[in-house]
Amino acid sequence: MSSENRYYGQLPKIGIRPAIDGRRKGVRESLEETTMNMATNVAAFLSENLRHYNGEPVECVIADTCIGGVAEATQTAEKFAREGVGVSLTVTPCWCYGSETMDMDPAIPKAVWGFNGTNRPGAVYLAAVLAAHNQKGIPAFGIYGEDVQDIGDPTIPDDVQEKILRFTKAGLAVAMMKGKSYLSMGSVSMGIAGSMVNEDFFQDYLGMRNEYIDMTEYVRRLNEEIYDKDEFNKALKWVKENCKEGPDNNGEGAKRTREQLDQDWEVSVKMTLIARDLMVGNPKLGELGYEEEAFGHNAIAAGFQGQRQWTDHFPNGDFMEAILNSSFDWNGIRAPYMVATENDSLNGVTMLFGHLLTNAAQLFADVRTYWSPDAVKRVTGHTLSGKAEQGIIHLINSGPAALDGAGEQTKDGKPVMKPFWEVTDEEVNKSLDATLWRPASTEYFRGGGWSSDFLTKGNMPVTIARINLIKGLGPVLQIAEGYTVDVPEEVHEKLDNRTDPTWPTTWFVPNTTGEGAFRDVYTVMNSWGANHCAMSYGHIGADLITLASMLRIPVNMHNVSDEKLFRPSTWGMFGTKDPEGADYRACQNFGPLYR
Ligand SMILES: C[C@H](O)[C@@H](O)[C@@H](O)C(=O)CO
Ligand SMILES: [Mn+2]
Repeated sequence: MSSENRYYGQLPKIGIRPAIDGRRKGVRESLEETTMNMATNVAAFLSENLRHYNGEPVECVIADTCIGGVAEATQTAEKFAREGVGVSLTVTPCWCYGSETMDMDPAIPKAVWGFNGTNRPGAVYLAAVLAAHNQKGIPAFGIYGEDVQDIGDPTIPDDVQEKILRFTKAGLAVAMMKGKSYLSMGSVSMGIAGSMVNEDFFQDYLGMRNEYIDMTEYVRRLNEEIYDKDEFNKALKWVKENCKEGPDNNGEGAKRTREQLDQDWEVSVKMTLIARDLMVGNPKLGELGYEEEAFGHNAIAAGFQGQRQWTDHFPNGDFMEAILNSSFDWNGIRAPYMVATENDSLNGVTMLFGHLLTNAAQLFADVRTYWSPDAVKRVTGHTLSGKAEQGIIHLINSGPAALDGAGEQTKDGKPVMKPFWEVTDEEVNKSLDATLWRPASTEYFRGGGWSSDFLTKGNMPVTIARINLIKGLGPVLQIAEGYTVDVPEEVHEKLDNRTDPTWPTTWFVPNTTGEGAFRDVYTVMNSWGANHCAMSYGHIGADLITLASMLRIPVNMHNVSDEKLFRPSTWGMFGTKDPEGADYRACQNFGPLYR
């Protein structure tokens, strides 16, 4: 792991609440050990299976005693507050007193695992406490294993494990965002609505702050050399040795001179240091006499406007965005930073969701073109087949696609995008080898720059997602699980050359269902709510849905099967036949988490 200076404050912990039947002289005593064991088992399971974005194992805090009534509930709440608990999980094998033992903090995501046993029945408590949560308007997730277990059985059944992990991962994402910043570097890019940063959304739905800098801050830091010069020299050397230049696609007369190109490299590298320092600070700046700058903006995500006021004059942000979003740089392998291009804050937040749920790098892309089988045939003579047979979607954008997106990391021989601590040096080298850095198209980017160009390997299970803001309704989330696909090289070349071939391409095919927005590939494209999407490795639609429900963001389209939907129990009270409609009603009823 590399040395880095990122510190967002204390990492949120998971609080485990063993609830118990408070009756002494027999009942409570007979259950104490079993109940506390349930808590310690769950804590061990979570710490073994969950890690934070920086690779640290997730810490659990267990209540000092079992919770038999309101006094112990309060002591536990106090302990959790002291310890920085951000997610609450109540576990119990027995009947307990619903409203007397429940966790009442409305801002902390919460779940109850009611052991499916018969002796001292857990499920009646689960039902009773969920009824109290529903009646009091403090949504909680209910976890009830499908198969009866014997009292004292320490195993956590698979179905329970899946739900506990889905809940805690999403809950930790909620807790991790809270109090952090989105740093807007510049303002609105080319009229893109996502870069009109909406403070109410960040504050009310995510519990986040908005920080802003004008892009002139980059000019100041460039001109006054407000960055770590040793690191700059190291970075530039690394770039010279590892970043392969690709062909210049600009016409004669539009090409930048070699001198300009070299200068563009230097500015691009400095911009990368500057953006990172702006986001998370850098103690080195303090040593240079810039104590204020050394702090940074506590930004867990950021966006760079770039186009056009910056890029019409200075090198574009492609290198900066691509490297920050990747799981490595000249300092080694490290957690990616979430940086949205065009300051599309809504895509930045979607990337943040994906990152906090998977700990892996994310791809930011334009959802640029739907290529129907007929159109591909007409243009290339090729008949699309296999997963691509219904057509393909061209995800492509300048810069911000993480180099992890080349698909050069593997697991069991298959391309994947992994959390940084699983990434190897060899995989870093392969990703760098698979990426060409191409002189930016000067038609678009008058100030030059270097664009990353790679082609994502096929057959990766991926999920694309996007938050959109709807006036009168608020945010909505759209999700499409699918696969990256390979197309024959000459077909890719032909299609890529019709747009900007200096940018990274991912050919994406959503899983279609024949219904609604997922009728076919074309309809998915046609239903996309904006020009961008964020792509995560893996089929994480169910995790995103759970997270969205915690934040009260309704999901307007997804292709996750019904049995994987996991939302607070009260969602079912808004209707069970049509979970999508119920989601809208529940989100509207409860309103944003922090308002
Ligand atoms: C160069 C162009 O302006 C692109 O940056 C543009 O097509 C977009 O990416 C729009 O999101
Ligand atoms: Mn774009």
